[in-house]
Amino acid sequence: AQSLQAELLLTQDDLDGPPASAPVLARVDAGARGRVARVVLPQRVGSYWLRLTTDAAIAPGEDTLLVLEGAQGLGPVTFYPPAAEPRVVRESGQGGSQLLRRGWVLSLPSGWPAASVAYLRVNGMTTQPLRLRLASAGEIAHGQRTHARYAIAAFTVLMLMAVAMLGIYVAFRDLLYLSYAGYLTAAGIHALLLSGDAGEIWGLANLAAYGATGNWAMATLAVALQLVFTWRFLELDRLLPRGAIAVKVLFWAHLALLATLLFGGARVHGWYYLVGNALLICTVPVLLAVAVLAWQRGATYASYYLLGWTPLFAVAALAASNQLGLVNAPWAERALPLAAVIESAVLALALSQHAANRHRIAVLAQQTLGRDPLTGALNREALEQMLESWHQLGSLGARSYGVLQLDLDRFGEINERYGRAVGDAVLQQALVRIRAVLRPDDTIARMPGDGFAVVTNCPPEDCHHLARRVADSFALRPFRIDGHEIAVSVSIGMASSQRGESVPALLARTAQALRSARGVGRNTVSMDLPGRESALIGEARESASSAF
Ligand SMILES: Nc1nc2c(ncn2[C@@H]2O[C@H](COP(=O)(O)OP(=O)(O)OP(=O)(O)O)[C@@H](O)[C@H]2O)c(=O)[nH]1
Repeated sequence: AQSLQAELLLTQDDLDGPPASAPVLARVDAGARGRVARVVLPQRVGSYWLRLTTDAAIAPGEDTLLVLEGAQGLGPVTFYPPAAEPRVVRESGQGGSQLLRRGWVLSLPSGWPAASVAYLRVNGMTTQPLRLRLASAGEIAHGQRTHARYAIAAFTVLMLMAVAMLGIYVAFRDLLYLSYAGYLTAAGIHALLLSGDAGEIWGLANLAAYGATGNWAMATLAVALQLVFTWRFLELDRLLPRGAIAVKVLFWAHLALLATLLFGGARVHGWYYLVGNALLICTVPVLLAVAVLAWQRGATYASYYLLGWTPLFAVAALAASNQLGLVNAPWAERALPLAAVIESAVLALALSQHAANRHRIAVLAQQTLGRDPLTGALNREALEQMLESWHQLGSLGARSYGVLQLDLDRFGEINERYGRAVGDAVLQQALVRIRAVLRPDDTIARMPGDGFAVVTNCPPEDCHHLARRVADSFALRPFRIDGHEIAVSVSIGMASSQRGESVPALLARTAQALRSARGVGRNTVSMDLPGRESALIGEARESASSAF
């Protein structure tokens, strides 16, 4: 196997061809296949010359390519193969390899004899070390496939999480979830465009055709949405008003930048990259600072935010330092999608918990809001809401529901005679008695004062039997409370639901029936029959209610 030696030459600028002799600034050995030689280029504007030699001849027809990577910002390189015409090699990203989107693939001439010399001329200025290695076309293609699979897997995970967040948004209609779903989508598309594999995904190939415009637009949009998300998620308006202002200013700056790009297109490319990165460099410390401050001030979810973002910031900083040639961590760039997936997973988990808590609070509020504190039964509002939703579903008219309104007779006297606490106990026991007569799926609610209402699914004739059984369960057996034996009777008005009838109309008919029952006397059941006068069922048992 060949081993490649590269020497960086110190030359004058503006040489037309390879220098005949020049001092060697640096010498690296790519060694055996798969080993990478790093050449750190001196920081100056002009051209660099590299002298390349192999230690073993490349046989005719042998599949060996020289790969140059890492020199972002350099233009095309000129390759001077031994004993052949020089040729200009463009960056492989332009219609070539995706893996090497910042590199060049030079096919070495067949029959390059050992120790014969090739030259490379690299123009421009770069802060990054140039990486050289020998590889076969098969190895390069394999690397590309692995890279594409990795990038598409990361993209798929981000999109699935975005869909989940969108689902939570639809349930709660909170900008918090929508901004995160948007961020995940924009960040996922940006990462895929950056990896050069967007063409693999249906619908994204068009965006990839916009080149840098599409890519930068997605990056700027992702940062803007992340700012909205941070502002809501860390409760900045409440906990950190000044931080909230800073985040909002940065959001509008990103939006303005995005608008410039969308209207300016390629005309603004010259400065967009610089301004975009400068804005990003301002944004990252602000986000970190507000997260730490919000965490100190007790923002519920700030720890998740820090947990998710810290590894991503660390890997991003490493990747940037690698690009600047400050550290040798080529893996940092490859680890970026993984760190982004971890960040998204941590925050998606936090948001799911946020949504679940919110749901629990809403259910709890509903439960306590809709209940009468004394008896624990539904209150009047909850009952009306329930009937209203049945009405809207059409089930109130489709099936026959009986609504009973009950009023304890002379309850005021019980309060006066035994005290309000005993009155309360009577109300609690009254509920138990009513419930004992009903079926499990009948609904019972406490009405204001000393009243109850029952909704039961039964035909009218069965309903009045039920009403009578309820009245009898009071009249035939006194209540025993604190050693007192208290006779209590009820008056009941009832009506059956009619097709198309509104809830207030149904309740008004029941109330009217109750009034006629009370008008007749105590311990009476009165039924409202549509189109007829209220019918009285059963006889008044005045004596039962007054026999204390
Ligand atoms: N102990 C107790 N009393 C209550 C409560 N809510 C209302 N009351 C009392 O219930 C009584 C309701 O009286 P009314 O329904 O107007 O009349 P009544 O005394 O039952 O007489 P009739 O219904 O005409 O037979 C009032 O004395 C209220 O003070 C409560 O939560 N606990």
